[in-house]
Amino acid sequence: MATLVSPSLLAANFLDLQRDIDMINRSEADWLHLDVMDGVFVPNISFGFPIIDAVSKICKKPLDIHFMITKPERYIARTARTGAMMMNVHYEACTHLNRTVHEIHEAGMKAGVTLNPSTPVSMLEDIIQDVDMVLLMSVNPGFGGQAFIENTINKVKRLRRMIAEAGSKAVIEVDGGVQAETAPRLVAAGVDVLVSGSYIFKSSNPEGVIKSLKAL
Ligand SMILES: O=C(CO)[C@@H](O)[C@H](O)COP(=O)(O)O
Ligand SMILES: [Fe+2]
Repeated sequence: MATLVSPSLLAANFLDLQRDIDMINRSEADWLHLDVMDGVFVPNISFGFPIIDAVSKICKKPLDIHFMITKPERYIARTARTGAMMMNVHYEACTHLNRTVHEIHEAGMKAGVTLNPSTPVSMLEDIIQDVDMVLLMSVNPGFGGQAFIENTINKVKRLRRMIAEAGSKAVIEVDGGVQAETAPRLVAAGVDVLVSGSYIFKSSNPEGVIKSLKAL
């Protein structure tokens, strides 16, 4: 499978989202990654449904929403109404993950399960058959522009083995500190989808950066 790229809107210019989404639409990006933070699950607050609804009206790429909130199951129906393709919930934020994954599917979306850097991939052994994607955080969630946590490479390799052994169709996405030096190593380790915020949006040639990530 060719590498997919999901630019993270958190690093965009919030005073000119139209311009940045036009760029995403023109680019080779596969998805658009949206980070929702509640100030409880993570020590930061980002944006919520008013922004997602507005973005969904102009963005031609499927929306990949990353919920960094407690009890994300409260917002499954609301998320489906945005037209999102993928709803990612944190393993650490869900008490009944199996039920939540099935409710996401019943609402017509793909289900992604996200792991914090310190959560072992083995915690997903009994849900891996049911999920469409595992999102490995390669930074502690809450902020863009942080340094990549090196242990993620080992986690990707372990997860790749687990997915193969289970015969699961889950794809692997990595999020945090993805840039020129870390992206090729992640792809070599078995990552399918690269999320990248600062590296893309702070560049003078964001479309070119997306193209270079796609080429990996
Ligand atoms: O979920 C998060 C942060 O919590 C990410 O999606 C960031 O937005 C990635 O930003 P960079 O590390 O690529 O700057
Ligand atoms: Fe994210």
